[in-house]
Amino acid sequence: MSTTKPLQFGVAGLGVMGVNLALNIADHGFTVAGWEFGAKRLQAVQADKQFERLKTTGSLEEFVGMLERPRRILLMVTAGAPVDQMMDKLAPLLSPGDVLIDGGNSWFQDTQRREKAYREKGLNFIGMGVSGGEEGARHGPSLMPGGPAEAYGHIRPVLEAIAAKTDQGACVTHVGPGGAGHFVKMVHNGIEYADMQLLAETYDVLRRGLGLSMEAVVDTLAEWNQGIANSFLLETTLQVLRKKDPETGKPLVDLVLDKAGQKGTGKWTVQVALDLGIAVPSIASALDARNLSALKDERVAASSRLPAPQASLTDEEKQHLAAWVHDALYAARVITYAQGMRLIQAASREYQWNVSPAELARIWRGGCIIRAKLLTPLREAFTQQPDLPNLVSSDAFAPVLTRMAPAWRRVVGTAARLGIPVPVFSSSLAYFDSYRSAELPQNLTQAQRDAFGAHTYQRRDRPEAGFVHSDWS
Ligand SMILES: NC(=O)C1=CN([C@@H]2O[C@H](COP(=O)(O)OP(=O)(O)OC[C@H]3O[C@@H](n4cnc5c(N)ncnc54)[C@H](OP(=O)(O)O)[C@@H]3O)[C@@H](O)[C@H]2O)C=CC1
Ligand SMILES: O=C(CO)[C@H](O)[C@H](O)COP(=O)(O)O
Repeated sequence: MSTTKPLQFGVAGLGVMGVNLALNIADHGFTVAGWEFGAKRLQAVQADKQFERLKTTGSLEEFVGMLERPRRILLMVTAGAPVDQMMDKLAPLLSPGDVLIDGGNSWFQDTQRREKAYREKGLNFIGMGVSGGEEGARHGPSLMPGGPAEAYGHIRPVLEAIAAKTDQGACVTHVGPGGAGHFVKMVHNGIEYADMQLLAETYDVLRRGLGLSMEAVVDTLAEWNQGIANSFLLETTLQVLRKKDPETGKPLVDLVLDKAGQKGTGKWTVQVALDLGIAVPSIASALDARNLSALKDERVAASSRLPAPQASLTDEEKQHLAAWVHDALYAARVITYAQGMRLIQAASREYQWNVSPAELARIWRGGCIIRAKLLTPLREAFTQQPDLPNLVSSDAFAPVLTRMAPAWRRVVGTAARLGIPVPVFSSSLAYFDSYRSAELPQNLTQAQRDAFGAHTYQRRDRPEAGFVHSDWS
């Protein structure tokens, strides 16, 4: 590679994601400059033959100077303060029209602020969600860029080249202006939390509830993965469950401490949903499941004081529980996507982003962590009706949810009887039942509010009277 000819693309931050995206970009015929902050990491990259196609440096001035104009730079550093620090260091080195892309999991309101600050300097800033983990970054991620449309035009050929491909095209689209891309990635992660928790509940009910061996659980899930429940996370679950610990020969998952960590995108999803008044109980329950899992010592202490119920499976349950769990998994997964899409639609209205849910279903179909077979009917539903209020009552999903609901109810009921927590199966079912109920007991809630706080209420029999107050004493 010539060192004098300007390079076509820069990647700043050569951690797990950055270095793999840089290689992916180079694989597609673009010349790539890499910058890395940490001396140890930079040395490791420079010493490794697989990275010799990248022109790497620890000097930001040299890095920026290597790039053709308008410069295209992907920032792939830890979200939060490091992004601001890097933007401050880069701004004086950049020229009007250059495009900086933040590919980390940044908070969307930070992205809005950063985009405005760069715009005022004549610079372009794109906030881009990246999904697919290390493997996706290397061989084809799903990309969710948001920001100025013109700036997207400059980076589009590179993003389309490196993104995963399906029969519906490259898994990248201009999601919308401002923080739209990072908002969508955040909700993607919220859905990811819920789907991961559903798979954990599936595993628990099959293994602890039904008493299946690990081999039988694997066989059952492998069969499901051939059908409508197929998803990347189910494949990953199978990969995890099949792994044996080389030291003990036991399933490695059994040796993993039952405390799940988190980096914040699931929490943000729930926080922003509360702000926008959108119910996302499946995502919130998954977040709470991780929070409760962290209380390991308390749970161990409580387990001896609070015994599990003395219950065993009926013959009918023994015979059918696995099939019921399959339906519950599919139905509850539909509910989590329905909640996520509704949240994105609400934010899109609030911030005037004009996000297309059908396009999101298309770009999530390949490369990303939440890719799943159900995204195909989901895309069709939103193509037919872009402003569909809720997938739950769509032509694509209402019949299947209705058909699966009896099995789903049996799973929740059986798990409750056995004392096995299934927070996402059950909160998704409650969401489904609330949404499909013409009548809810919130007449009582509203009457209570009026009784103690004179908050008024509307009469069903006299809607024209508007809000009225009664003396409830
Ligand atoms: N891992 C994954 O599966 C995914 C991660 N993401 C997001 O991508 C981003 C990067 O993640 P990942 O590659 O996994 O993380 P890594 O921890 O592997 O890499 C982080 C990079 O950021 C650099 N960095 C940290 N602080 C600073 C700073 N103050 N100034 C300059 N550089 C800094 C690190 O440099 P140093 O060498 O000094 O450590 C390193 O190069 C995060 O926002 C993450 O949430 C998005 C999708 C998937
Ligand atoms: O963005 C990602 C996948 O899409 C990252 O892997 C993220 O770290 C996952 O979230 P958490 O660490 O909170 O489980």
